[in-house]
Amino acid sequence: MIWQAVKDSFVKLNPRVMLSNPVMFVVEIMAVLTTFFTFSALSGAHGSLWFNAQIAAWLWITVLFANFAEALAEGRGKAQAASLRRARSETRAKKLVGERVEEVSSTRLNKGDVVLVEAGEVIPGDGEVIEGIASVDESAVTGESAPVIRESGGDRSAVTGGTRVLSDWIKVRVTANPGETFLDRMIQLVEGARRQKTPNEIALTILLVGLTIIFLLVVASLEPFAMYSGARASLPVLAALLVCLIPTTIGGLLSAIGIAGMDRLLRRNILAMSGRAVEAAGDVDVLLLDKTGTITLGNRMAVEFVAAPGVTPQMLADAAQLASLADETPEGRSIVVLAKEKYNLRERDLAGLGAVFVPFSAQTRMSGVDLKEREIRKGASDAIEKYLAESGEKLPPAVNTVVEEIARKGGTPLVVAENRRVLGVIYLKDVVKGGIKERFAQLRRMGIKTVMITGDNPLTAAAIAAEAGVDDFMAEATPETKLALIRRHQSAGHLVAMTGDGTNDAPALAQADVGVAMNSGTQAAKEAGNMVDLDSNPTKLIEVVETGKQLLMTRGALTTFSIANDVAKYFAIIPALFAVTYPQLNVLNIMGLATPQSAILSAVIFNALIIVALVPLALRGVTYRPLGANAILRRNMFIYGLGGLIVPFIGIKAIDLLLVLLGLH
Ligand SMILES: Nc1ncnc2c1ncn2[C@@H]1O[C@H](COP(=O)(O)OP(=O)(O)OP(=O)(O)O)[C@@H](O)[C@H]1O
Ligand SMILES: [K+]
Ligand SMILES: [Mg+2]
Repeated sequence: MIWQAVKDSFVKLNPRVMLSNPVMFVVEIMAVLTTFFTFSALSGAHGSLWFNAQIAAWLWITVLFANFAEALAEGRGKAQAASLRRARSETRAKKLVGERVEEVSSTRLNKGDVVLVEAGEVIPGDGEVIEGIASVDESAVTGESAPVIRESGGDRSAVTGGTRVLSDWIKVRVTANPGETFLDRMIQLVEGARRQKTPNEIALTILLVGLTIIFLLVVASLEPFAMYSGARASLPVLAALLVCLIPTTIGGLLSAIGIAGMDRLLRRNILAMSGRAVEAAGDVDVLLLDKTGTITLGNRMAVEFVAAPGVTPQMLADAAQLASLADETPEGRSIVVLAKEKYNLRERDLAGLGAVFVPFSAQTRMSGVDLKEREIRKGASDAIEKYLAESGEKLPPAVNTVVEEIARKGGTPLVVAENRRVLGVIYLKDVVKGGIKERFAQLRRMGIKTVMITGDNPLTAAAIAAEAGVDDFMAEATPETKLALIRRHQSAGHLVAMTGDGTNDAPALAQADVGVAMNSGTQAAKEAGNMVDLDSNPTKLIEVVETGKQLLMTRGALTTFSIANDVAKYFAIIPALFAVTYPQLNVLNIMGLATPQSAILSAVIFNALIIVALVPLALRGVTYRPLGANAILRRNMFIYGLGGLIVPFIGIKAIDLLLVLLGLH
């Protein structure tokens, strides 16, 4: 990998590539000019060939070191891309054309095609499960060997091309054209092929360009001044002076820091679609999570039928099953199964009954079926209440009590009504994910407020919120209210992160500053967010925030170091330049460097070496501690500001001594 990075450092010398890094581009120009000067007839007049050649060499090395830092940061992603490419290899697909199955190559599948994937087969493309349920091995993408369940209807319907079905079968509607799949995008991302500068990086680059222009003017104005005093400096000396004064340390490491940040996330199995999101994560102070599938395990299963007074449990189960036969959500399927298990109710042929199915939607929070003489609805109690109110009906008090009892236990009550008469309640049970409370406590210590948003009723929400330990919750939410909540927080000046998995979370994921979609979620959610958590673990946001903070801190620390550093180099070079003409300036020569030439050479060498010396820090990031922002700032100013001032004095002196010892000056 290091060897590859060395080779890439030379490839990156291409001026068109260098142009994206203005500070290093200036260094490259100086290297070219110095080289030209050294080997042209001009050089005879000024200075020695040996000295000029050394300056030229070290300027080139400075550029190469900066390129090396970037290439090394990219290298880790490239290795990962290679293994992802293997998962993307071509497979056979069973395309469904009407009733027929047609064998085609996976590369010829387009958006909208439907394929059948059976046990043992590789899923030929990204898509949404439209029928069936299967366990899937996603280790090719996630590196995680435990199989996951993928099923139609619910929030676990997205499948990724290149993963393998282990048991059962699924029908998948393809959602990505060849070349635009999740794996393709992942490969581009880890390779950094589509990396764009973030707003923060652009702002910093502008600052660095500003400093570069100022020093360019300073150095240019030295020339007439030096001419007047008779101590005329040669081009290589001026080039050396300029390169030492402009912020080359941060200029050389800036892009490596950004790439390394995204890479650190990737190694934690989080795919960041943009560097901007990683930066925003560093400042997030509100986290919104949806409940089902994010805070809870997400398979809300029917466990009990509680009939209303004067209704038998069989009647309730019968109506509930009828209303769920065509309901492809996991909740709907579990109701059909429970009715079969408890009351031996067999599935009936809906088409034969002339039934019209009313599918579940996040807006109505209700679903059902219309038969010739029966209109059955099931849904959230407030939704059914509204539905009943249309014909002047109300929820019976006894049913209300049951609803509250189930909700207090953290369950989801679904009220069933037939022909506007309430038959009873279905108890849907879900389980809060293990260890989640401690993780939320950790988020609180980091200064992040957690808010759970759910379509469920307030009592259920309160029970789950208490069990999971979130700071706040919002119940009976629709996609619109989720979105509005985020906007409200944002306009109050907060930076909002959102994790979710459902299609109804998609608008909110898109609006959030950091939108983390669960890999297990729907295709819509994954496309809306700017990060995907391959492990589908909502508390991973802790790692996302840590990485974001670490990225911002590392950049700040190295910028401080770089600028402090340049100040110190000033003291090494200026006295050396003018010491002969103005002996008074010798008071500035506190380093006591051997000769003016060795002083200049030492400063240039130090300037180049400090870049490689800081590569490990740039790639690893400074150590993150959960301290307040001010404390961190003070600490970093102290360490990197003071360090940046002191280190060059020691470093340049040491190099000067070494040069004298080796007789190189
Ligand atoms: N298949 C269904 N048929 C009828 N009603 C349903 C069905 N599934 C869920 N509901 C009701 O709709 C409400 C909202 O469900 P939904 O899955 O949209 O919640 P959500 O907004 O995603 O929130 P969360 O995922 O956090 O629970 C549920 O609380 C439940 O009362
Ligand atoms: K510099
Ligand atoms: Mg949901």
